[in-house]
Amino acid sequence: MYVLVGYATAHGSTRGVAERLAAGLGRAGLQTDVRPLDVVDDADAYGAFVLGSAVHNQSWLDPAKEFVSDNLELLGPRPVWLFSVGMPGALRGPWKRLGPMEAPVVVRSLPADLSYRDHRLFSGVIRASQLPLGGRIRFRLLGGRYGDFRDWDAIDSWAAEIAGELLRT
Ligand SMILES: Cc1cc2nc3c(=O)[nH]c(=O)nc-3n(C[C@H](O)[C@H](O)[C@H](O)COP(=O)(O)O)c2cc1C
Repeated sequence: MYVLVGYATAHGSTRGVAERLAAGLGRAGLQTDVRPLDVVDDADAYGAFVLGSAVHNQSWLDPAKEFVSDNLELLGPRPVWLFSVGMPGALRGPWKRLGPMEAPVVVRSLPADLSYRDHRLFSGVIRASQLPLGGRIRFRLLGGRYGDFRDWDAIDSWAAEIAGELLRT
């Protein structure tokens, strides 16, 4: 079965997460393609989907939202996993607990009738140069730190879970 690991990124860190997930699925014996979602026009070729996006303003980027909306019918009967790449790992102190609260908010920005097996919110990379001035001020007020917060162990173990489910079916 071919698995599409599809992503939307603004600054590249989500592509890194997608490539790592695909590598994990590949190690388990699955065939994968890693592709940006705005170039996928042959979704029918895939038997399973791991779809993700960078999070901006608590929502997926447009190319990822459009892919899901345009392919809802096709995705329906096929196994789908969702991942979001945001900045929960960048928060500190009392703001840290806001991180996990974001995951359900992000999913609510997707079509309500999208069925999926699991959704994970991973931490990505956050740099001052990526944020407008207002965003940098808000980020500092939330006790944010800049850096690369990708948790490769968590990403690898989720890939192994997905592979386990797909290989059982
Ligand atoms: C304009 C902007 C808005 C963002 N808004 C959010 C947000 O609402 N929630 C969040 O968790 N992360 C937010 N982030 C952080 C990004 O999701 C994070 O840096 C992620 O790693 C970006 O992925 P990318 O490198 O693939 O673009 C924002 C980043 C930018 C640049």
